[in-house]
Amino acid sequence: MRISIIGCGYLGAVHAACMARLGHDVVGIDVDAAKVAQLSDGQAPFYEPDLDDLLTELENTGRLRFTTDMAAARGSEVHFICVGTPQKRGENGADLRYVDAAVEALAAYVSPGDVVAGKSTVPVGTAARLAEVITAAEPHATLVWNPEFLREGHAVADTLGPDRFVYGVPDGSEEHPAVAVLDRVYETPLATGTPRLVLDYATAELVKAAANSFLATKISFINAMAEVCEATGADVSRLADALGLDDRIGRKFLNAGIGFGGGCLPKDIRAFMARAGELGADQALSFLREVDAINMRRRIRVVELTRELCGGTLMGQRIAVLGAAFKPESDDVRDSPALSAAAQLQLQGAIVTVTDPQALANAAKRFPELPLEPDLEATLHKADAVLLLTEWKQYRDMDPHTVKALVSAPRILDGRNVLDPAKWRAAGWTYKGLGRP
Ligand SMILES: NC(=O)c1ccc[n+]([C@@H]2O[C@H](COP(=O)([O-])OP(=O)(O)OC[C@H]3O[C@@H](n4cnc5c(N)ncnc54)[C@H](O)[C@@H]3O)[C@@H](O)[C@H]2O)c1
Ligand SMILES: O=c1ccn([C@@H]2O[C@H](COP(=O)(O)OP(=O)(O)O[C@H]3O[C@H](CO)[C@@H](O)[C@H](O)[C@H]3O)[C@@H](O)[C@H]2O)c(=O)[nH]1
Repeated sequence: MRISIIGCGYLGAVHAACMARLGHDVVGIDVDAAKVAQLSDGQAPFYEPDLDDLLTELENTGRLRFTTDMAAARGSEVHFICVGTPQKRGENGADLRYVDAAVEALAAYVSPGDVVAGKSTVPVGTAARLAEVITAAEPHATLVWNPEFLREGHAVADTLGPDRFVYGVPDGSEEHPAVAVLDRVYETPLATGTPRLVLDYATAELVKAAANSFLATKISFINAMAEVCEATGADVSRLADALGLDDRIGRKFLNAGIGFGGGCLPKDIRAFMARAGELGADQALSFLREVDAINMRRRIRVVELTRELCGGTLMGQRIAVLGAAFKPESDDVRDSPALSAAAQLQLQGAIVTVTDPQALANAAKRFPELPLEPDLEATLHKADAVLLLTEWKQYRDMDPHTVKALVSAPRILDGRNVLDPAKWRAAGWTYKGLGRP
């Protein structure tokens, strides 16, 4: 099938490559000429495991190209909207200007029978509004909402083999002709038995908002337990292990630490609260305010614990921060807990050095005043305290004896609770976790 992808960022570039991998003829369209040039050269414009290999594999197939010209969408049967929906500046709500602009621009090139499939995360009610724009331009085209659930760091595998497909169609009916069109797009993963749910627009949009809210709530729940553990001397990691053995609860997404960040969970729960307010249902989501507050408190806690670790003051203390990305296996620093803690430590007088295997270029753009160091050993050199804030494998695998020889004082704050406290203490370290004795 001929497919266009509008917006080639973390979601769209992966979706474009994966659709070509499934055998479709794909054009990716983005307003960012630099990104289009890189993708056209077969290079991923960001770090995502397996994406570079996939782009290389597809380079000579002729099934994947990129352009800044929206007219290239003409002739595609399906058009995926993958542009950003960031948080509005100074407000909780989502900024829909990119989605609106993309749909407006695309509408001129839509033909009878085409399907425009929204993948961006949008407030409930957006699809119904955008459907009017599409049908005004082409009455025989259909807008569907097909939310995306991929995780960064696993984006290729998640796109090729998702847990489920959600199709939001105008009448919510399996018989809607757009359902068969999307089924052809996803024929290969559907053939493996991937569940596919056909829903109305509002329910489909809400699945995405509810899923991210649930994930955020699960993380803040265990981080709230970490606060109680800190007050009682209990161990939140062992608590999570025990809780997770109950099938109804499950161990996944129960890792306490510095909290959630990234380009999705924080802004999505805020946009959901804002939308509920507009709909007069704000009380229903007031718990998300608490979820957000618990999450932000974790970053402050890291600063407090570092001060304690350094004997009561941060002034002039050399702090090695391991991790800048919001999670491992990504170069994404949007709302990164590691970087916000590092910036706060610097503001309070510490001499901070941040390292990360992939995210330093993005970190430099967001926090130009933070000293960044690509080399792990150089970062650790003469440190008064080490903070593990993003759990990259190379940091989890560090040998406490080797690291001890590099630092000035053997003090470590394990912001993701991934190290073995007994092993580090046995090597002579003062170890602190979050919610762990
Ligand atoms: N990143 C993820 O893991 C992920 C997962 C699921 C859903 N989402 C949702 O997908 C959407 C995109 O997220 P992202 O992380 O890829 O953002 P991103 O900022 O990485 O990418 C957005 C891209 O859209 C482009 N763009 C903006 N306006 C455009 C226009 N008018 N025409 C063409 N291109 C345009 C930008 O240049 C950019 O390359 C958001 O709604 C996000 O919430 C993201
Ligand atoms: O037990 C956990 C699990 C995650 N995190 C943190 O939570 C954040 C988000 O992690 P994750 O959800 O794995 O990454 P994302 O790539 O942001 O993916 C989320 O956001 C995407 C965009 O909406 C959705 O598509 C995904 O389903 C959803 O998991 C990161 O900062 C993690 O460090 C924790 O602190 N504890």
